[in-house]
Amino acid sequence: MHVLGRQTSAEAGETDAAGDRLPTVRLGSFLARDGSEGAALGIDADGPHAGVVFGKRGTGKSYTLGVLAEGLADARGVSPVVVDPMGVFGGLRSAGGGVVEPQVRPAAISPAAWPELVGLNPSGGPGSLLWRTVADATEAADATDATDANDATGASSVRPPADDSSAQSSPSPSLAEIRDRASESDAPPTTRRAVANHLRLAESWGVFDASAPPVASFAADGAPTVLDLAGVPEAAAAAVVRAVARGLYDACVDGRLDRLPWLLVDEAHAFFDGVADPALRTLLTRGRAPGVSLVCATQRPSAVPSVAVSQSDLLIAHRLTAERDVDRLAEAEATYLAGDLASRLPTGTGEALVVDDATEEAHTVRVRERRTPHGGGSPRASRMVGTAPDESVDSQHKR
Ligand SMILES: Nc1ncnc2c1ncn2[C@@H]1O[C@H](COP(=O)(O)OP(=O)(O)OP(=O)(O)O)[C@@H](O)[C@H]1O
Repeated sequence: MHVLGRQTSAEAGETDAAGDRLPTVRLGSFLARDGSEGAALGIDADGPHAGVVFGKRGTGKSYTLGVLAEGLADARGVSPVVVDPMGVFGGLRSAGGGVVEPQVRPAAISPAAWPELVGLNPSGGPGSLLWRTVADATEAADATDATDANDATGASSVRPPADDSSAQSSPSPSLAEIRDRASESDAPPTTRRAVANHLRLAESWGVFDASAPPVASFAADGAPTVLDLAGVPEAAAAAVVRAVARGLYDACVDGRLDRLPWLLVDEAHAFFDGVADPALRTLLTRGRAPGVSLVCATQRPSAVPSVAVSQSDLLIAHRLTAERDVDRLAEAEATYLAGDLASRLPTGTGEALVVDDATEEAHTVRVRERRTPHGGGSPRASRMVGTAPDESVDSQHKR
């Protein structure tokens, strides 16, 4: 099998020192110009990667992301975590996966990001009160935890104030505690009320819980974890993605994971425009060193930053037509190939052009069929129950 992302001939031998097959995800087959299928094609899962999956609506992006998640679930030493904004990955349950309505600790979002998260200007009165209050409440929760630990051990320790990088598994204040603290501040009553109202809004999203399990638990075993964000407000979903991306990164940096996590983000354009953006950029630019992979799927390549393309060593492009989206491919072109990638984009559903940074080659492929059910796809009147001519209500009336 040809393996994308695997560079050396020793690696291409596909076994490690112990003679075991290197972890590989089966993607599909080469597709010849006459439409015939050729040799099998896989993606390397032995090392960490950054990738993008592009394609206009209905061309198979989510399906391809599901193929990756299935393959990763089968591969040794890795753990897929899927961000599912449309609720289409529930079928991964049959690959042993768990679908969770994700909850994260308030302290998993840094104090500086809280004003933007709830729609407050960080330099305005309410924004800066919220920023300060989250910082103080997080520090107090940390200090309480340290005192409890010291009481138990007799040792003394001083912890730095929590930010995104230290807060994934440390104690967190609840939103109610942050709200109470803000109401007790000496800020003007209108400022305090504004903060309380915005925190109530954040509470209503249902994604914050001071005792939520650490993010690392999503990648504790090889079964896919699907973070079901269908129906979750945009800002809340962005908070979850930020906390999860950062949490997986920190867990890898600290050596707390037994597997290399792969974060697969569907509808990724939605997350590069809000509080999740810095965490996703961290994974793109620095994620591979500690071992985190990120794959972003989007129907709007022009709405993801160019760093998503320039940092990716794997590009899978289904059909694209909008000029600005096709232009994103040109950025990859400069790096990989003389020749016009856009003119090589296949047109069939499930067909894609893949560009492999490791070998600097582009191939046309047919993505394999999924073995677990796919929840996406465009609704078709002709596929609705009861609309076959002999079953439809109309035809029964006419009988
Ligand atoms: N590799 C494939 N093999 C077989 N069928 C496929 C393949 N890829 C896609 N399909 C079919 O195409 C439909 C649309 O695919 P998918 O839901 O992934 O589209 P999408 O590009 O993610 O669209 P949207 O932007 O609307 O989410 C799927 O429901 C499936 O029936």
